[in-house]
Amino acid sequence: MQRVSEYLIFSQLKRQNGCAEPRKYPHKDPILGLDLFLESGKVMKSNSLLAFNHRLFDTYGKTFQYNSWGHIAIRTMQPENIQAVLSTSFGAFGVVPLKVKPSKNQKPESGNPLMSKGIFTADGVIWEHARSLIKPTFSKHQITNFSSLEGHFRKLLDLIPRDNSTVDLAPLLKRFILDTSTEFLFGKSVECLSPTTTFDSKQFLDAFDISMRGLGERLMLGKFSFIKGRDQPYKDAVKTVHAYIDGHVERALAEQQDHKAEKLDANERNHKGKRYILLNEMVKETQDPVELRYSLLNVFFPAHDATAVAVNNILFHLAREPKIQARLRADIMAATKSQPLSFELLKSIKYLRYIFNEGIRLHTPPNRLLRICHKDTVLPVGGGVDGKSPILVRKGTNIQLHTQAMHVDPDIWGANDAHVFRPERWETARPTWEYLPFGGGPRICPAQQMTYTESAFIIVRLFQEFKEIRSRDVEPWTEMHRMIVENKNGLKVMLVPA
Ligand code: HEM
Repeated sequence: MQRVSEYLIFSQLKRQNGCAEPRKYPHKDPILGLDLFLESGKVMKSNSLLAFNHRLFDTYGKTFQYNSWGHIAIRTMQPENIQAVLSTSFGAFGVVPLKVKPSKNQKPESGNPLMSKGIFTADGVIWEHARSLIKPTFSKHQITNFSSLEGHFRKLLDLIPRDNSTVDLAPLLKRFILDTSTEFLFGKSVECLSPTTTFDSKQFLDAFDISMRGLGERLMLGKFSFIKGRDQPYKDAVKTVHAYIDGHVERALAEQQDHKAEKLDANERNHKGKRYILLNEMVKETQDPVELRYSLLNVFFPAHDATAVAVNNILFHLAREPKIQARLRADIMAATKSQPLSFELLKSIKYLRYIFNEGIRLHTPPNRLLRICHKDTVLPVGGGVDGKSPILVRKGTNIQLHTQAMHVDPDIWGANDAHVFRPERWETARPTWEYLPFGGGPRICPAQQMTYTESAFIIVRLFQEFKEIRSRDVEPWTEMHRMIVENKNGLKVMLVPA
């Protein structure tokens, strides 16, 4: 009976709003939609999932419906629909749930899923609380700690050859970001760029990669993720990541007991003012080590490498575009000639901003955002033969927002150069909901200012130290998917000292 009344309400809503059916993917397997799932897996393995997604949108429309493991799902790359899901109809959509939090007495060794409830994976009050707790982490005071950035940068510099030999900057930049992010999240940097480090950053980052890839696969498989149950490398990787985070949690809990959490080294107080360390704030709220582990992982997951990936992508293009590089370096040298680096100075170098915008437009690290519909909702476009009528999305529908496809849509960015790295476009481009590398609405990335500041800092400092960065790689940018997308071949370059 309830189903009939729900159906009647749904039909009425559809009529009242002039909704039409979205176009549909022509499945060979209409029961579970396995054909599209398997094809996607195949193209992901051959590093061409992004191009495959673009072809799907070209063929079936910029919003289309498909079958995902027996459930209706929708993909869209249209700004109007993405705006509705992220902002105007925010309350009707939630994040796609990951697995349930394990019970308190389960140990890290149990091979639990990588992440449970936290800012990324929760809705409602848990999300609101996590969001307010994390906010001070990204205040201007926090993100402009240039003396700390400079300290880590000098260690990076020591590892860059000055004899015209080739270096892969990608893993070095990841280590740099790991050093800076562990400092502001845990209050203690892993110092993996340091010559005396005992921390095996390669082993840890590999484990993080495997666990993130495994998490992505499980998200794709949905309730059928149990078929990955025997995946030992994933379990081992999750164990490594959990053990690392748990070490910090144990330390912070012990410090809190000793009433040490509030105390900073006098030297730090003088030079940096009081720092907001996320873990110390979290420990004030709960002493449950499992809850602390998952809350921290939810922030550590984007913090540990997203900025490095963005900078790698930018430098990949700069190393192949000598004219763009020369103009940028000239602007940087002019701006920094008589002034020390500051937040305002980094913001004032316009061409640097254009280059940053263009890098994350062309290679958006999270290429799509995932949501689930909690209440029958009308989206503005995507219905009918021309795709211009509204569509009605049913409660329970999964929806994928393909921001990367939108960022290279020729109808928005120009038929000739939507796929080309051309920073000059930002002299006139003023996109709103057509450009969402950091998402939008209440869940917009809280770290965008910090990401820009750190990226700009690295690029400026590199061009102060080196007069040229030349590519030493003939391969094109080739996608590799984890939870974010990066270049499979790293960043092989030669740097010419200034
Ligand atoms: C180039 C770098 C980055 C990009 C492109 C990026 C992009 C995004 C996007 C698109 C979202 C929205 C996700 C959604 O709506 O489902 C997001 C959320 C988030 N980002 Fe970032 N991010 C970056 C760097 C970072 C860094 C460095 C941190 C932490 C230090 C961070 C922390 C977060 C957090 C905690 C959220 C969840 C916000 C919420 O759900 O309320 N991000 N990010």
